Amino acid sequence: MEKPYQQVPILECHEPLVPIPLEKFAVVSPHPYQQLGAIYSDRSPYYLRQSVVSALLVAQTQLQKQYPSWRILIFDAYRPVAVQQFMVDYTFQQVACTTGLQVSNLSATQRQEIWEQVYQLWAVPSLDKRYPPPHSTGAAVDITLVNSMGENVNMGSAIDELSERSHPNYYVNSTCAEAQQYHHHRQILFKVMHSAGFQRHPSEWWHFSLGDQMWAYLTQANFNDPIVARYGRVD
Ligand SMILES: C[C@@H](N)C(=O)N[C@H](C)C(=O)O
Ligand SMILES: [Zn+2]
Repeated sequence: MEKPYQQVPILECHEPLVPIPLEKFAVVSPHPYQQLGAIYSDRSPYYLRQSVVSALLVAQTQLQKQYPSWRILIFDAYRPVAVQQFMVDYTFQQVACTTGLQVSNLSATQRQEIWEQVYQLWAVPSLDKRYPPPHSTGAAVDITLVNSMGENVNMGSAIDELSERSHPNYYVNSTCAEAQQYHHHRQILFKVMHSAGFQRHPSEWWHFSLGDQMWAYLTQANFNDPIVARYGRVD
């Protein structure tokens, strides 16, 4: 089913995909999806559109004004549609497995229920140019933070966790000091990314984008002004 942000028109600007200067950031290595067997062929997950790389550097500079030796940790960036397909299929299997069900024995209703869960987290791997998966545009990035010791800053849930805890405001009303810290950490990440022009996925604390349909939709929602996306699918 089409999501509201997918109705945003795309006016492709043809800005190139460029490598992320990984030496300036922290990086999850090996790459999590390559480790699961995703094939990138002649592509690399460590690419983004040129202005998105620039904005990510601005966000890290902002972060380091407050926390001088913290860095942004890159989990994932550019994702070909074939990899998006691989990940939704992988997640389908995982969900079936954790529910104790065998994929070959699933009823149509069970399949549909599992797909609904998968698509709560993942975008549909559509090849229709009007509905590109966000990461296939080179404008979306999944990130977290590392502290001065190089340790992951605790956000209270793992990236790609299929649960309520992935919601950015999951811990907002918590009275427990530890949970309040998680929310505080998510806010540090959000504020530096937002100050650099990114929008955050409404259901995922780690997913940010700039210039794609979701970004345009969320920006428009804030300013009540029709905005188009400037980045469509990269072929
Ligand atoms: C699941 C997560 N890594 C992600 O990227 N989600 C968005 C919505 C996507 O699939 O584009
Ligand atoms: Zn993402």
